[in-house]
Amino acid sequence: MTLVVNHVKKRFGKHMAVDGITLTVNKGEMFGLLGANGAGKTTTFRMILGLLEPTEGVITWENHPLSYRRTNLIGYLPEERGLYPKLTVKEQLLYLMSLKGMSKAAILRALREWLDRFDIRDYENKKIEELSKGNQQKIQFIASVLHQPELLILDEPFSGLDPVNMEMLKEAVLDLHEAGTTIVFSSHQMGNVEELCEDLIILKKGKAVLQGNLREIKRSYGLKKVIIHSDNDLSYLQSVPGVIHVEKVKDGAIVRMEKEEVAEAVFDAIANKGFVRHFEVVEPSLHDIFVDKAGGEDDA
Ligand SMILES: Nc1ncnc2c1ncn2[C@@H]1O[C@H](COP(=O)(O)OP(=O)(O)OP(=O)(O)O)[C@@H](O)[C@H]1O
Repeated sequence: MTLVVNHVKKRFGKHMAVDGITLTVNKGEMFGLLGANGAGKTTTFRMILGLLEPTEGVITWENHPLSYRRTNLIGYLPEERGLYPKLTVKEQLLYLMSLKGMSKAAILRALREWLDRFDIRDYENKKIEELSKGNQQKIQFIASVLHQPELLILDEPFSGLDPVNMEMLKEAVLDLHEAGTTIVFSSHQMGNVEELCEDLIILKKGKAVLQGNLREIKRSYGLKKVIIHSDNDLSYLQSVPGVIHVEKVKDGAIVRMEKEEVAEAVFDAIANKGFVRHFEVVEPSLHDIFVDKAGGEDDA
């Protein structure tokens, strides 16, 4: 069972929101769809779900198009949260899950398990509007997974959560992954993406600027960094050939280089210029890669 997005475009008037992306997500995979604000992530999700028709290209799940008729296979946590404020948690979930074909008894059993897991058992009969934003988000998450979908689409699932709730949700996502759910998610928090996803795509203005296996991307990415801890002013390292940028930080500097070999020249340059407590060549973080590939003032 594979999700295939094949040369897909979406045009709104003159604006090409998604401009020819191709990706494959295999069964059981955890896939990250990344990009700056307005890059086309939500539009892509809506096309995958069959809520929007692609202008060009084809999207399939197990070789069939996804549509509302097959919606019980899909769980969706939308970016614009869509719960009815006046309904209680129980009423809301009974309504949404009955649309997916679940019996009342099965819904209540699964709902209580999830509420227990998220430490909000007492909220079953509270109105959505009475819940804090974070707890509303937990309910929205439950609404996307209660029916045990094969394909789970999570649009910014971690936004607005405190660290404890974020960990709770992350663990739930990891458990669903272990149970074999295919998960596609977007996040602006690169740390979460690094922890969770295996493959990813970075969109910029609707186009893929980077895609593939996260570990391979990090290993092969040209951008390397040296972290130096020293009390000396290290700004002179900017003049070493191959150095892109020297960022002054609390304990010293972070030097970004074109390639790993430049580290030797950086090391030579600081030798005999005073005491250095720490010198370490590190792989770029996903944050560094994202800023390098998806950054730029015209992305907003
Ligand atoms: N229904 C619509 N009509 C017209 N333009 C739209 C519509 N939906 C999205 N767009 C435009 O398409 C582009 C992509 O939007 P989209 O919501 O997919 O971005 P995103 O990557 O999800 O952004 P964010 O991180 O801010 O949620 C934006 O320029 C947006 O203004």
